[in-house]
Amino acid sequence: MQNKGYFISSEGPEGAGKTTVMNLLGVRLKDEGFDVVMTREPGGIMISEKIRNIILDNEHIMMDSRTEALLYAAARRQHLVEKVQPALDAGKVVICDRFIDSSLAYQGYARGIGVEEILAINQFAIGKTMPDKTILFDIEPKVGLARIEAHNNREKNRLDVESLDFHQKVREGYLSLVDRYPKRIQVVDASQSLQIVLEEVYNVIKRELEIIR
Ligand SMILES: Nc1ncnc2c1ncn2[C@@H]1O[C@H](COP(=O)(O)OP(=O)(O)OP(=O)(O)O)[C@@H](O)[C@H]1O
Ligand SMILES: Cc1cn([C@H]2C[C@H](O)[C@@H](COP(=O)(O)O)O2)c(=O)[nH]c1=O
Repeated sequence: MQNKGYFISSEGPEGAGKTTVMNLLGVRLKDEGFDVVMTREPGGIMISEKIRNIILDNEHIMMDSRTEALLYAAARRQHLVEKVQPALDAGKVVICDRFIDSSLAYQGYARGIGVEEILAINQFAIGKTMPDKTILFDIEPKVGLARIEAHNNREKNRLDVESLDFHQKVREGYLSLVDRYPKRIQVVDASQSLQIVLEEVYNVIKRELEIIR
């Protein structure tokens, strides 16, 4: 089914600035009169937040990679039917912190399960609903992880504490997705100042929203 709203996802390695920038973008779009729904994955609604806790809990070191991939897909399915799709059907702008590309980059590429296999289980989970535009916050994993160390008070989760080699594969995985989805994925150099990154993201999204409005 064709969306009436507009679906934006943000993607990238840990500490790239996705949450900070997209929150600022959301505020700006709301000020301009857009009806915006901010959400995140895994999570965004009660069932998916519970699944998030299971996936990211540091105690669950024995979790099998395919179990992990299925849990992300299950959380995505419930979030989509309960929150994202109804908002799109109502004509809203949905800004989602991470979506399917996270699974393709982390589970498909970095965990080594394979992008095609992860795509297949996610197609089962989400049907035809894909983001209209995805902003890929590209950054050296070392820089992103250092930002988290320096600024965030949040506890490091089970994925944060993976090796630097894993996080480098995540970045490579993301960059390989740009070739697969060149129209949808827009890469932004997230190592720049917050102000510049925000302006670049705003300009991309504003241009898209003007086209559909
Ligand atoms: N362009 C920037 N330059 C320097 N610091 C930044 C920039 N953008 C965000 N930060 C800081 O980096 C930290 C991580 O940012 P943020 O939580 O937005 O990243 P994220 O991509 O959402 O991370 P994660 O995926 O791990 O949740 C925050 O303390 C934030 O203030
Ligand atoms: C949606 C999704 C997420 N992940 C990973 C990426 C991060 O390490 C965590 C989510 O936490 P954050 O606060 O957004 O950084 O989960 C993943 O591996 N696969 C996915 O599909």
